[in-house]
Amino acid sequence: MTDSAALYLPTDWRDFLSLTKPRVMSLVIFTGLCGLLAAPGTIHPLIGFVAVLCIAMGAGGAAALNQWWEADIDAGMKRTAKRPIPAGRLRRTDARDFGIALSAASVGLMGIAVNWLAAIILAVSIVYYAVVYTIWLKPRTPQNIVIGGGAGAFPPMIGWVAVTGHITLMPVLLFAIIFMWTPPHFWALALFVQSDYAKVGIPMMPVVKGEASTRRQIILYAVLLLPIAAAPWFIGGTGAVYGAIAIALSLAFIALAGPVALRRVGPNADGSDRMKPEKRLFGFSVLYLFALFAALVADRVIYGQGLLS
Ligand code: HEM
Ligand SMILES: CC(C)=CCC/C(C)=C/CC/C(C)=C/COP(=O)(O)OP(=O)(O)O
Repeated sequence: MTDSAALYLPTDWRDFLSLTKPRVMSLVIFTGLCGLLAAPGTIHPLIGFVAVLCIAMGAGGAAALNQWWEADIDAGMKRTAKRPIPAGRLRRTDARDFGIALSAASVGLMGIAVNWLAAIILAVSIVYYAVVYTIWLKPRTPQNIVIGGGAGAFPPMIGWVAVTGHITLMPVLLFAIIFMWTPPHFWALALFVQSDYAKVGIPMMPVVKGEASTRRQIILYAVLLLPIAAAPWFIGGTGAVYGAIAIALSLAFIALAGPVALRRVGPNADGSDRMKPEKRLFGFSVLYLFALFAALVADRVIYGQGLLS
């Protein structure tokens, strides 16, 4: 792929926006916002807004760096081939510079306007996603998303620390929830796009260990997620409203993961959608996290702790 200016300019701002993976990052930003709203203590609304903006900028910058690094891989997969770099709408170096600038600005602004612990955790999560996951783990091991998934688990902790200035058990539990949620979220999707990953040589779990093993691991993580999702209530960090919603959502998650785990998918003789249970589980995984973190904030509102000053 050439980097000729004549081929790429003028650049559309929408291509830069799409570099930030806005749809995926909407949930990252939402969990960060909920961490901030659920934390005990108060924060000025403007500072709170800046903190969430920094999480959005950092996540977007890291996503741009991910696409800068993976341009060739993205070009080889149907799902990603139309992204701005592989489609030839954006120079690779521009994506890199945009990613670095956005990431650096997010950390600097967080440190100056909010606090430096939140800025450090934000910096760690950017490096974790853009370097540890994207460059190091993803092309090497089928455990890539189990370990690398940690990157996406930081935002609620960042939101929380933006308010409190220190790490306690609650933000660690919020981290653990997303950490445990990521494998079933991603492997459900990987089961129906695995041919794409196999084509470009990315060792995702279904490609390396096979479908049966991936399905077993999906249910394992889904079951483990239940006590972890309910833990904030067990330790007295939330009220029963959150506890009840967390348990109900987690049971529904297990109920949808069960059929995925038990399936032995064969030829699609009846013409039905072969991967319907997997697609349903993936869709519900997104809803699950939105609802769980919304419940955390609702619980705070009901029991009257925290929230903006
Ligand atoms: C290493 C961990 C993860 C991997 C490999 C992963 C992978 C993916 C992939 C490949 C998609 C398909 C859609 C797309 O590419 O736009 C997707 C969708 C999505 N992911 Fe993840 N994900 C991970 C973690 C997370 C985290 C931590 C969050 C948020 C907290 C998240 C939120 C979402 C959302 C909201 C969608 C749906 C986007 C849409 O509707 O188009 N993911 N994920
Ligand atoms: C604050 C901060 C830095 C947050 C980072 C949040 C984070 C790590 C989210 C991960 C979500 C994501 C886009 C995974 C895609 O995996 P992939 O890149 O392997 O997917 P692809 O195949 O679509 O490129």
